[in-house]
Amino acid sequence: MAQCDDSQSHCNGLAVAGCKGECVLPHMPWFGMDVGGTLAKLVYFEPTDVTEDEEQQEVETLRTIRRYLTGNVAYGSAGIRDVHLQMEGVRLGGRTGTLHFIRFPTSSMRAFIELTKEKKLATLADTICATGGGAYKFEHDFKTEVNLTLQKLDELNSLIQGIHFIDSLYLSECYYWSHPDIRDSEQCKKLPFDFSDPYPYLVVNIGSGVSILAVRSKDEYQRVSGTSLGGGTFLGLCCLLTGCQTYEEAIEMATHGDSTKVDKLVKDIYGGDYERFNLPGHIVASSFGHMLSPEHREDVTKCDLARATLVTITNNIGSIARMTALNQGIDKVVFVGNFLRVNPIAMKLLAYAMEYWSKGQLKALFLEHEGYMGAVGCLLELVKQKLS
Ligand SMILES: Nc1ncnc2c1ncn2[C@@H]1O[C@H](COP(=O)(O)OP(=O)(O)O)[C@@H](O)[C@H]1O
Ligand SMILES: CC(C)(COP(=O)(O)O)[C@@H](O)C(=O)NCCC(=O)O
Repeated sequence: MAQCDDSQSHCNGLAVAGCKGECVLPHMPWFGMDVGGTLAKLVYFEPTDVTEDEEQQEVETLRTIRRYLTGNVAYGSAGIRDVHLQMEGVRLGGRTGTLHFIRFPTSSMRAFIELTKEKKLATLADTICATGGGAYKFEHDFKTEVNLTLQKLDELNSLIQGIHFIDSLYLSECYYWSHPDIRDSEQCKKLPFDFSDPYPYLVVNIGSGVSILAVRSKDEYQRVSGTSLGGGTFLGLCCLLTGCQTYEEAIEMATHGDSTKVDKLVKDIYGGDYERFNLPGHIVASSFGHMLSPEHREDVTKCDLARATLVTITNNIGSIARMTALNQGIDKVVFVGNFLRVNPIAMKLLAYAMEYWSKGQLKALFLEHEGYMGAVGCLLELVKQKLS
């Protein structure tokens, strides 16, 4: 690969687009960052095709950052690298490398800014690409604290670009749940879905809140709906009702709970099915409907309340997604966002709701890298811009 000896270009000795030497590639390190309402997501591309010459010329700061990110699975008290999502042998901007997926709470953004200061990131780049609301909210802090300019990219555009890129890389990225009836877990299986002919499809991004997009081609999409009752609502209500402290704890409690002790079902009202309108007895007639009675309140556990909160929020999202799909004449619904992280209960509920209420017309689809699509889209844009 071409080497650059242009000392003014800050290209770290790697070939960099736009500098005066023979450069053809953008600055390292390559990051995409999505700073959401709850979690900040960072996707880092580690080149693995580094030649000996390059390695020798790699500046100390870049080496330190690379080793720090790839040599740890936890950063500070709250940052986590999702090692199970790591993707090897990825071709990006003419290079081959590994994609690393890192997340930390947005509430720790100050600590992250401190870290970029400590690791001297600003000596390697003067701009980083960022998406999500935090790209706006923390723009000033990055500028004043570490003299880094955030190039703000639209989160929904990044999301769509990220979905298409990741799906094109990995054969089993997209999957669905077959026989998703939660009452019969034996039958329910996670199976790969061929998403190579995706259009049109609906994306339901379940983050802190929920955004719903209709995607009709690579560049043609609209935000068609949304709801403020999202992942943040689930976690917020769970903390209030159960005293849990973390998302993982909330999910663990929900796994062991029974929502039918909290929710009033059709059979609790009808004594069985409501046959005339085809409402089976087992479906929820009134979320939290049992909680108006003191006897029922005495009978419920915190786990039951966590489960009912999960079921309530999920079913509401499922219902809005279904109506939106119908409205838009779309039959594939892709659910993404970190609300689905370690959350098979919600995924199966969504799959069941889509299938059952549409009489098999709608298909609920999921992606392995569910919460990282925006950050991936952001990384792509960085590389695209630098190469153009
Ligand atoms: N470790 C975690 N901490 C907090 N929330 C989490 C965690 N893992 C999953 N979640 C869920 O994911 C949601 C945030 O999803 P995400 O797609 O990252 O949205 P945002 O971009 O708004 O931060 C939370 O509201 C919560 O329901
Ligand atoms: C404002 C948001 C796009 C922010 O994205 P998030 O951080 O929740 O992923 C999203 O929370 C949202 O679309 N909320 C729902 C607003 C509504 O349609 O009622």
